[in-house]
Amino acid sequence: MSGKVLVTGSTGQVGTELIRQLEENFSVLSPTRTELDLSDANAVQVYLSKHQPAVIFNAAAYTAVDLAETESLETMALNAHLPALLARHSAEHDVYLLHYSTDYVYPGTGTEPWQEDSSTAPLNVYGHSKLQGDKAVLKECPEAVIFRTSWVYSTHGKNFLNTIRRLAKEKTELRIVVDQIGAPTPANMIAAISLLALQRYQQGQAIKGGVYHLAPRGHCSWYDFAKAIVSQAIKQGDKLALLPEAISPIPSSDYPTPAQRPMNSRLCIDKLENALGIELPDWLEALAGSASGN
Ligand SMILES: NC(=O)C1=CN([C@@H]2O[C@H](COP(=O)(O)OP(=O)(O)OC[C@H]3O[C@@H](n4cnc5c(N)ncnc54)[C@H](OP(=O)(O)O)[C@@H]3O)[C@@H](O)[C@H]2O)C=CC1
Ligand SMILES: Cc1cn([C@H]2C[C@H](O)[C@@H](COP(=O)(O)OP(=O)(O)O[C@H]3O[C@@H](C)C(=O)[C@@H](O)[C@H]3O)O2)c(=O)[nH]c1=O
Ligand SMILES: [Mg+2]
Repeated sequence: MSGKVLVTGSTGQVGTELIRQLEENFSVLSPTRTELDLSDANAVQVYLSKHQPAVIFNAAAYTAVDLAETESLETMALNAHLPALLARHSAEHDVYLLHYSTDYVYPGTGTEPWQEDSSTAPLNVYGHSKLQGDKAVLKECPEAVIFRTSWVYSTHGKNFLNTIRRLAKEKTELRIVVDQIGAPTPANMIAAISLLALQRYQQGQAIKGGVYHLAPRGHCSWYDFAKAIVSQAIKQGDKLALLPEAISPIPSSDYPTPAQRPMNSRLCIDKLENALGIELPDWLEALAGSASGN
């Protein structure tokens, strides 16, 4: 492809993996925060006019869920206004736009997996801002693809996997919520699926614009995920202060946080698997694979 690919959020979990996987075959634009403040709409417009990307992967976001409760202006700028601006530009300039969203747009009721057309009802500011972003993207640019994912982790960056690995070296006991369920998704899997979608687009076989859930098969609680992370660290020979048996399951009510989290974050992934003709791995298989550096 002759055109350039813009990756926003280039230092983030998904951005880092996108760049790693794109670099070999594409000319990638990956501005950092000091090069381009994405909360500055004017600066973003100028950047787009100057560099004219043919593809945009919008992996930038305000992802500090608890801080978002009090930093709503910055949260809205990144999660709602930026996607709207990128989508408007993409529609006007025939740019292929891939955007990322979250399980936190759903209300978390029940235990059944959410469908892409299930009713949304975010419980916190982060979720509200992301939903507003999704709606703006689809309104401004119906051909855009939104991957709605959950519980993203990577060996790089701030995430639950790295937090638990660190705590397991420092603490002899951990208390982890057991009543919030979902599927932990490796950032490298999100990047690989994004590249596949781009490839299909280039082949004239683009998947239809709209929302697609993107997560591994199956589900677990944060407590199950923490146990799996610790077991894996032990297998890899890490020296830990914590034994897997010293992780206790607790209800969310025993772990108060500024932002409320949804209890049920299960995402049905059939739409994406059918559209791309793929089968995604189970969450535990994905964890094993991502640790070996795939
Ligand atoms: N993390 C998760 O668990 C989940 C994430 N998602 C979604 O997936 C996408 C990717 O998330 P993830 O990779 O985890 O995000 P990260 O928090 O790892 O990365 C966010 C990126 O956005 C950049 N950024 C934030 N504000 C600005 C700004 N004002 N100017 C320039 N850059 C800025 C950050 O830069 P800097 O490094 O300088 O701060 C960083 O590169 C997002 O849309 C997110 O909502 C969906 C479900 C779960
Ligand atoms: C560190 C820790 C966390 N927890 C709980 C808090 C929370 O309910 C859960 C996960 O903690 P986190 O801080 O990683 O949660 P959080 O930052 O809310 O994770 C979310 O981030 C955003 C960006 C998303 O889009 C979501 O998909 C989701 O990944 O574990 C414990 O119960 N005990 C602990 O010791
Ligand atoms: Mg977090």
